[in-house]
Amino acid sequence: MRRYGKHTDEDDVRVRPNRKGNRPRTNIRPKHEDAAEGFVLTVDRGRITCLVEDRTITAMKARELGRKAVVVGDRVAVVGDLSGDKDTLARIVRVEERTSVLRRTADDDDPFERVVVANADQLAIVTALADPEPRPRLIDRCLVAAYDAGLEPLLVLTKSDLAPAAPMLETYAPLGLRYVVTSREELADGEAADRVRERLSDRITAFVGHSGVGKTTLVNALVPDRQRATGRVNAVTGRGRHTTTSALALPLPGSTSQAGGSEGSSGWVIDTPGVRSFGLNHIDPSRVIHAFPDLEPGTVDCPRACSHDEKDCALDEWVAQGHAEPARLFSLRRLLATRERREGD
Ligand SMILES: Nc1nc2c(ncn2[C@@H]2O[C@H](COP(=O)(O)OP(=O)(O)OP(=O)(O)O)[C@@H](O)[C@H]2O)c(=O)[nH]1
Ligand SMILES: [Zn+2]
Repeated sequence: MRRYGKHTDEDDVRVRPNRKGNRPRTNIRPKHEDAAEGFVLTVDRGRITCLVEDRTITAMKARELGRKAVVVGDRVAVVGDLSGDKDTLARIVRVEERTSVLRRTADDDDPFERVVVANADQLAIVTALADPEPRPRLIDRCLVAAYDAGLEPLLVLTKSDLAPAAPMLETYAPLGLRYVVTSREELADGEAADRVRERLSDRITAFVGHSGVGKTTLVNALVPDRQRATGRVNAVTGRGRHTTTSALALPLPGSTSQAGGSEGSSGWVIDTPGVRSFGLNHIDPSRVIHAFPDLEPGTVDCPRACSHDEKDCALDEWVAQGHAEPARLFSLRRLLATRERREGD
């Protein structure tokens, strides 16, 4: 079988355009019952860094896993040398069933969508209110990907010192999205991190956002010892800094202001430098409408198999009657079109 060499850090599972459900199946049967449990922090050219108890270890895929990829967020069974000592290498013998998968889109030289983050339960969509300008099309793509994967979206609007958040919040209000707004000042005094952190506790949150929106600034504020966390990873991978395009899982420091100053991680931030865009090809168009609860009831009067972008679509009337904002219908239609890639995605 052909391998798709460049992307060995990602999932080799082939995704068929939606049959039923979208979870890649695993054929791997439980064995190695005595293996330790690991949590994958990052993957770098086949070297998998995982957390086993409180140790960061390096592992490789066992042969028996075949083409099954191991990705950030995976829960795995690990055997071999689990000391985490320098130059030791453990083996991953099993990937536990994933509760969710985020895929990146296929691209020209790689026709398959691949899993980039497993087991996240929240998708933080980081968008600047200005500089760079918000990109609603991108936000909508992220929303669809989140809903489809079963992740709860969290809209993080940064740079409110440069532009007001109200217009964006108004636009997305019909979706009932959870959101946080941050500014430069609030970043400096810790308010921004506190507010975002509240939404992250006890969850695995994948952070996405295009270049310049302030994602790195925010993640650094959330995980002040990121240096230490990545330092530990680097000590294991032997690289100077985190250079891979793989996502990176960072432990969220436990809240010290609440719950009696509990220590330790109370959630994970998954930074995703490499996720350029989400794969939406596998999404059934009829499921896209679920991301628009303000519009969905209006589709009952649509013709059969309505594309929601045709003359007889009932949604125009629905909007004309004032049940939803025209911007949302526009957005939905744009969304349905986002399954076909366009320049700038
Ligand atoms: N005015 C203002 N600037 C901000 C804010 N947050 C971040 N920035 C600035 O925005 C620029 C981009 O921030 P980054 O954190 O590097 O953005 P990023 O999304 O990680 O972008 P890449 O590193 O390119 O992926 C930096 O100059 C930050 O100082 C904010 O709340 N307000
Ligand atoms: Zn319709």
